[in-house]
Amino acid sequence: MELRIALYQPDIPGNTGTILRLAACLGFAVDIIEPAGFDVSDRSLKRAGMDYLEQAALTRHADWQHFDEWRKNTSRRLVLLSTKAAIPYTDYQFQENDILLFGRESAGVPDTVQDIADARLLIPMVPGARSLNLAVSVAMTAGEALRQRSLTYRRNGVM
Ligand SMILES: C[S@@+](CC[C@H](N)C(=O)[O-])C[C@H]1O[C@@H](n2cnc3c(N)ncnc32)[C@H](O)[C@@H]1O
Repeated sequence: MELRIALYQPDIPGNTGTILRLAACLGFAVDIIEPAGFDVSDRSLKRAGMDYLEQAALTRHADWQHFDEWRKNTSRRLVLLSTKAAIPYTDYQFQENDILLFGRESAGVPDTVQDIADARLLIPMVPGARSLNLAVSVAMTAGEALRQRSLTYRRNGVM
């Protein structure tokens, strides 16, 4: 089981390329929930992802229903990162098989998706700030999940 990063209908190829590169380097699997706002052959996706695109463990899901069905069958928690959430992401205990779900750049996720998430987490910002860049919010959350995992491993004498 590995931690997964899921992108809900991403619309900026450069962000997705950056996230795929990050995921390949840090050992996260990535789920893209279609429809995306670009084609996987997009030049900016390739520029941002470079040769890491080939190494990325990427699964594309035809739509939200297919993704959610697959997720339920694997009994994974759905952890949504949202600017509307109240729980700081650093207060949450990530687990090995969590799916970290991020919304699309233009509109986040619909309320139906907000409602079914097992947890909704916020990266606190200064008053008045609207949101972070998608790839930046993925990097911050992935970093915290990895930090917690290495603490757990150390506590259990694994490393
Ligand atoms: C550019 S933001 C989307 C902005 C959109 N208008 C909204 O309010 O959801 C893209 C995604 O990055 C993540 N994100 C950005 N800033 C965040 C924050 N401060 N806390 C939690 N998630 C954040 C969320 O998953 C969000 O859906």
